[in-house]
Amino acid sequence: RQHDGPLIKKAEQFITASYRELGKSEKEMKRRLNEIRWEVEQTGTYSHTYEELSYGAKMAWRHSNRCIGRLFWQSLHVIDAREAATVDEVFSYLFHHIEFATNGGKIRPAITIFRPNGEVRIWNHQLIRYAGYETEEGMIGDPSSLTFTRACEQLGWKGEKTPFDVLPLVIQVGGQQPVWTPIPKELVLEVPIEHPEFPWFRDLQLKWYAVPMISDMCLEIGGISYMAAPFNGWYMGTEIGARNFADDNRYNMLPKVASCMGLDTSSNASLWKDKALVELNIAVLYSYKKAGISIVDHHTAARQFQLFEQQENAAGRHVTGDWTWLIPPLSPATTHIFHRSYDNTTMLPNFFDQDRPYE
Ligand code: HEM
Ligand SMILES: N=C(Nc1cccc(CNC[C@@H]2CCCN2)c1)c1cccs1
Repeated sequence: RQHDGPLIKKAEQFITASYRELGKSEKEMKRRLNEIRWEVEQTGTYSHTYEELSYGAKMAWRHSNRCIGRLFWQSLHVIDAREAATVDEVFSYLFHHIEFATNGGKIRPAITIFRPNGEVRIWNHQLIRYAGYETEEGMIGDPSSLTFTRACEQLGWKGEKTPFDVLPLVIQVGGQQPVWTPIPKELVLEVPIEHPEFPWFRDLQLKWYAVPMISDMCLEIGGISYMAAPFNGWYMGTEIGARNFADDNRYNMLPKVASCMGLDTSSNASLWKDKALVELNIAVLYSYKKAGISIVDHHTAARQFQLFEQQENAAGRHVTGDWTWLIPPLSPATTHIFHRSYDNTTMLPNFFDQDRPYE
């Protein structure tokens, strides 16, 4: 498929950059370029070698301007799932990804890459996420899952209406009708949230899933669009403690935490929201560590990102970033990121938002 700019130009750009970084000879690069030109002439597209696919995925992570976790870009595990042609084979690769990435809590950053150009689509935003429901008694679960939960119910899925119903996997193969399947419970590792000093914290009955696995972005490498390429890392604590549990249009826990702490929630100036926020984030980091599940605090993550900046400069590469996403939502000015600016230019290969197949 040709889109925004001839395919061959994007292929040449990618092969030239990646083969140089991989230390391949000019001879080998030219031979490969001719091979691709021929394939594009004959078929209108071309296929990546596993090495091109693997290194392209790592470059895409390195170019993800909104990602604070890029120091480890070279250690990404790349799983080639382009042979998967049926619904069962795709589900099997997705269950394998969940198992491989979770690794009993010692999370391994990984990406599973299915065949390109929309032959496989994944409807989920993340492979594991909680359902959201609008009921007469109000919201149950994760409000950000409202529309996808409705789509799942239309396909025949029924949730138990708890605040933490794990949604089913929903995929489309070969442009066929969407198919869903529940995720086997033994594959879903979750963390009960408790606090090192406040025993009442567990009575809030909060939990969260161990592994964030983004499954709705498009990976573009050398002009080829891999629209189903789920990838995971580990969480930064603030994602859960300062957004998923704290946002008033998510689980909206700050008022409850503050009242359990006995804070004066009648005046902003008591900074009750800030005190509750810090304790919520302490609880998240404490609980993941206690459960032996990989997680990083925002101070350590910022330091690692600074090492990434230094490493890239040492390699003679220009660092790009999106300041508005790179600063953590808790205590941003305590990190170096807040105090400098970033060039938000889009480099290729990269990950892109794409239209939802439902909605
Ligand atoms: C290894 C641990 C990792 C950590 C701690 C981490 C951390 C983060 C955080 C905190 C965000 C912002 C998310 C938000 O505010 O909603 C983010 C964004 C992002 N990360 Fe990472 N990341 C990691 C690994 C990865 C990996 C393995 C990939 C891909 C191969 C990746 C690609 C991205 C992309 C594409 C975004 C932007 C998402 C968007 O635009 O919606 N990250 N990362
Ligand atoms: N730690 C992670 N967090 C992350 C990364 C990319 C995207 C997201 C989800 N971002 C969307 C949410 C919902 C609105 C604002 N944030 C989370 C990772 C997920 C997958 C690899 S790392």
